[in-house]
This record gives sequence, C-alpha cells and structure tokens, in this order.
Amino acid sequence: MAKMRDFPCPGRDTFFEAKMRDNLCPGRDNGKLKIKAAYGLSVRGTAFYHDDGDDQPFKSSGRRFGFRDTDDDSWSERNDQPFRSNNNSYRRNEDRYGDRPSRFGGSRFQRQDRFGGDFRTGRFGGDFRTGRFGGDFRRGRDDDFSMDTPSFSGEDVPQQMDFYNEHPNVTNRSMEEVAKFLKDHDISCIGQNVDKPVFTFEEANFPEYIQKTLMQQDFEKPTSIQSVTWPLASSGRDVIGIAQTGSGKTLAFMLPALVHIMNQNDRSCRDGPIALVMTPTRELCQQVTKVSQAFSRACKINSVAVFGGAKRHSQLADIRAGAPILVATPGRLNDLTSSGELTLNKVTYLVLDEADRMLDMGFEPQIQKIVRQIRKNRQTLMWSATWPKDIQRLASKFLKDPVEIHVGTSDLVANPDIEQRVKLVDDNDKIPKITSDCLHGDKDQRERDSILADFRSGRSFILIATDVASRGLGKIVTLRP
Ligand SMILES: Nc1ncnc2c1ncn2[C@@H]1O[C@H](COP(=O)(O)OP(=O)(O)OP(=O)(O)O)[C@@H](O)[C@H]1O
Repeated sequence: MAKMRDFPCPGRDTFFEAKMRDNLCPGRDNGKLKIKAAYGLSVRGTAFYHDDGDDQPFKSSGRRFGFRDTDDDSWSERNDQPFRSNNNSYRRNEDRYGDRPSRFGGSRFQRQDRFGGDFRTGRFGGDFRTGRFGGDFRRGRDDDFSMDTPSFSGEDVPQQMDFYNEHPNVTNRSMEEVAKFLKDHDISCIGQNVDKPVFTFEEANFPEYIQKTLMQQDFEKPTSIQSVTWPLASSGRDVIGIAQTGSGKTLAFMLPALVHIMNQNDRSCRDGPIALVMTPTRELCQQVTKVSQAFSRACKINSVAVFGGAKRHSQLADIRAGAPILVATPGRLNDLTSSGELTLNKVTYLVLDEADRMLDMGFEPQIQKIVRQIRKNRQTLMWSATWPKDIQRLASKFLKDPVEIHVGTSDLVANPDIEQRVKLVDDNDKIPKITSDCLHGDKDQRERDSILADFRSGRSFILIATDVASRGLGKIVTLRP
C-alpha cells in the first residue's frame, strides 16, 4: 500500500511559479507575466500584473532567492544584485519620502532620472508607479476604506527610516554563504535589494543600549526571522513576514522599532505613539509588551498595551504619561481614536501582528479605518502565520515595495511530512482508468461531499481542486495498489 499525500501542492522548486499563477496573480490576463524558474532550489521571476479589475498593480516585481543564484539574462546588471552588500557610508542621504537610497548613491526615485526610466519596468514598457497607470506611485497605500475618517496627509514631512549600519562581517560575506544560510534555515525572500541576513547578535549592529540587553538574555543567536528581518527593518524597508508563532517575531520587529524611535527628535508622545503594533487579542497584546519590556526599559521608552476589557481611563493615563510604543487591539484602539482621545499623527512605524488572525476575527474594517489615520510615508511590517489571498490583498494596500520573507513551511510550500513519489512510465504501462475528479466552489455541497468521499476512500485517484479543498481533507489518503 502506498501512501499518497493528502492534497496536491506545489513542490518547493516550483514555489514561485505556483505562487504567481495561483495566488498572487488574479488578473494576470490583464498584465504581463514573466517568470523564469530554474529547477533545483532557486527560482527567480518578475511579474507585472494588475489587481482584479483595477489598474493598480498588485505588486511590481518579485524574485525569489535564497538558495542558489542562477543566471538570468533578462536582468540588468544593477538589478542582478539580490542582496545589498554595502555599508552605510554612502546610503545616508535620505530622500524626503524616507525611502532607502540606492547602492549607487541616490534614492530609488533618483535612479529613475539617472537611467532615464524605471529599470524595473522599462523593459516591460512602462512605469507602474506613475504615468502609465495614471496615478501616484503611492496609490498602492491609499487606504480609502472608511469614508468617515479623513486620510492623514503627512506625506510632506521628511522621514528618515534608514538606521542600518551593516557590520563588516556581513558586508564581506559571500553570496554562497548567504544562500547556504537561507537554505539551511528554510528561509526564502522575495524582493529587490534585500539586505543580507545577520548570523549573530553582534552582526545586527544594534546600538549599545540594545546590544547590551540582548547579551543579557539567555539567547544563543538570532532566530531565523530575526536574522533576516533586522537588517531590512533597520534600514526602513516594509516587510511581510510569514512565520509560525513562537519564531521570535516580536523582537524581530520591536528592536528596529526601538532604534527608529530613538532616532526621532521628539519622543515625548503624550498624545500618540511613534510605533504602533496592532495585535488580534488581549493576550498577544500583553505578550508583545512583555517580550519587549527589557529592551524598551533599556532605552527608557515607555510602551503601553491597550485592549478591550481593561480600564479605559488607566490606559489613557498611561498614554498621556508619554508612550512612544503602543501595542493595541483594533477594537479599543478604534474606540480611543474615534473619541479623539488618541491621535495617530506621529506613527511612522506600523506593525500588524498576526494579520491573518485579525482578519479571521473580523477586524478588517477597524484595521482599515486605523491605517487610514496614519501617514503614508511610514514603515509598515506585517506578520502572519499563513499567506492567504486576503492577507496578500491587505499587504498590497498597506505596504510599499515590501520584502516578503517566508520562514519554514507555509501553505505554498510542500509539506515535508508528505512522501511524494513520481514514477515515469511508457504509454503502454499506464494504469488504465485512473479516475479523477475536480472540486471547486461551483459544485453544490452534496457534490463536494461525494467527491471528497470518493477521494478519501480511494475510488478516485486524483483530485484537482481550487482552495475550497484547502481545509478538511484529512491527513492521509490510502491509495489502492
Ligand atoms: N533569539 C532568540 N533566541 C531564543 N529565544 C528567543 C529569541 N528571540 C526571542 N526569543 C524568545 O522566544 C519566545 C517567543 O518569542 P515571540 O513571542 O517573539 O514569538 P512570536 O513569533 O511572536 O510568537 P507569537 O506569535 O506567539 O507571538 C519569547 O519568550 C522570546 O523571549
């Protein structure tokens, strides 16, 4: 008896293709899709496509790297560098949007002028961020959800977001070493100009006040998500992190948040925070505050947890005492901002923790209303244990040019516990009458149940399904010999 996996899912080597085809590319017929996938563990791709029924590009471009760097002649020389490998000496001249300067000494936006076009889109005939689609490049962050909440217009305020100083060890590390590290830790990244991960706490190059506290913890080395996130978040990038709970996400976003805050001139924050962390539950709200407590204390930065069910006036009193960090559940936070007791004008570092859970709990309207009150030239980090379409949609709305980090298995990566076998046969050796079925939302419930029953019992061998089958298929299907 052979065991068959419970549900067909893409193998690791075709991850990017499958992702583009099935998940990130709902309107691909409207856009241009170009993917170059290499077998083995490395896949690169570029995709330009539009969101469903909208001119707004869902995502400008993406490359998956993290295992083996393959050649792809469709990339320009500048674009062919997946990781930044520079130190900070010529990256300090920030542009007014708080964007990261390029490795050529200017900002990404300056780069457009220097090279007479956007290198990422020129090849495909247009600039997704500007003229071609008739809008502002920041349209993707236009959180136009709640008509009763005026959008905050803080775009003109210059923001510095890049506080990263790459450690010489990191600068000198070869791409092969980086690729091996990512492979060994089951990490993959999609994005442009991604900073190299750090392998040790020392390499994170945090300021003394944080470094000292890190060394006092009983930690051996950064967790996988911390290794990759710290350089990115410290240099002002938007980050999407897909990682399981308990992977050390809190410090992954909180330590760069502290550096961000410490670099602000005005840290009094009596009417509202600089860093806002939204969490789905009271428990998580308290846990985040607790995990980061030692570090915020070392920086003499107050952090306040705000959640429903607790006394509102004492939370307000804590805020009024000055709290650069606010960790909050969407309901109570909305309550406080709607009543005018709290403003989010100062927020420049926004974290959405366990975003998938927040959506599951029906918090999307509140989240949208809150994000609408925050300036658009902020830094945003979004965390989720899963990567469903709703989360991708939210990410495309709230984040700008993010780096997407996947640690460990996600729903798009083949489950290592499932044994997969491929047998190549001649036409003559094919098993006659392999029955197959398909399952999708247009089938009524009775049909779906019967199709699933046939598949479970082995009456049908192959099930081709949309994500309606993503839950409840059970673990193992026994295949008749
Ligand atoms: N580098 C590290 N090495 C060892 N332990 C760590 C490290 N970083 C954080 N931790 C500890 O791991 C525990 C879990 O971390 P954390 O709460 O950040 O996980 P998480 O991914 O946010 O999980 P959740 O989704 O449940 O909040 C905490 O007690 C934290 O102190």
